Amino acid sequence: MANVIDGKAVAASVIEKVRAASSELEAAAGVKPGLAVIIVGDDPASHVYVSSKSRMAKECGFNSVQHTLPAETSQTDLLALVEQLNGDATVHGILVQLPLPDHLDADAVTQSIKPEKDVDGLHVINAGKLMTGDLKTGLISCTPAGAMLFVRQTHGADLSGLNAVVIGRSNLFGKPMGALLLAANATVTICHSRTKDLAEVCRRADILVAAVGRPEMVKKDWVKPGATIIDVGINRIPAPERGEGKTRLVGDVAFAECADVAGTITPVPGGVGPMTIAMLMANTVTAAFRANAQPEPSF
Ligand SMILES: Nc1nc(=O)c2c([nH]1)NC[C@@H]1CN(c3ccc(C(=O)N[C@@H](CCC(=O)O)C(=O)O)cc3)C=[N+]21
Repeated sequence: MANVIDGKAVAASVIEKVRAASSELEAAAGVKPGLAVIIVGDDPASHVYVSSKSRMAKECGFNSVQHTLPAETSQTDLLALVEQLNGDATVHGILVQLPLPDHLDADAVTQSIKPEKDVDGLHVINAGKLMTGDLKTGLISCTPAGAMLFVRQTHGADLSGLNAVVIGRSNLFGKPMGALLLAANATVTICHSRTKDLAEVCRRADILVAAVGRPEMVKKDWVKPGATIIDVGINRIPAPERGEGKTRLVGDVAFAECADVAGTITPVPGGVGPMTIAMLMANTVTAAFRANAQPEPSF
């Protein structure tokens, strides 16, 4: 049976560091880190995520502001709000919850956030810094940053000689994850829907990262014995065994069978999810330190 990573516990230790850094900044510069979260429309899942982000921000001692906008908000009004927050010195981090309603241009909104406040790490400046190997002065997308922390805990900072396979090539996760693994000297393969013999490619992985959004797609015979598996999928599926109309969360990995083969594995829930929120707080405190020219903490 694989070692199962306790994402909640690792996230709690990151949050503890963030909280300490936040009060240190307040003592040194009289400034509280400020996080502004924008949510448009009334998707219930998005509201759950956003309220847990706001709650965590308060726990970290941040100034947390939530902007809840109606589904019919115009692009112009949304851009105007981002512009206002860009210019607000009490706000160090801006997050626009995705997905946005269809009539809005999510990419234009993301690119309008000042790179220094882009705590999602999605601005081309931040993505470009990561791609070119500058891991110090930009902000790194929270989910890959969190996943990388698990990888580092298991394998150390230098992944020389290890094969890493990432399934999924999104800008939000797959591409930045690949860049982080490469920066740590892993030999990286990024797979996607057009990849031939996916199972066979996965079987070569010492580190297998799944981020495709297909419930329990990765099976036992895709896994190299002893491999580290990071499951980034969050899929809600029907769970009639729990009662009529009930659902449960599963990852992109068939957990029980893969845990028999892997060396280390992250669960869903309780793995990458809590770390994503912790790294968002870490990015916000980092942005606040930089804005106040203070030597920043490391996570
Ligand atoms: N601009 C933007 N940035 C994001 O980072 C972003 C976003 N938009 N839109 C939606 C996705 C999704 N996401 C999650 C964060 C935490 C959990 C999480 O903590 N999950 C818990 C379970 C929660 C539950 O029970 O539903 C867990 O895995 O243990 C899940 C999903 C961030 N996202």
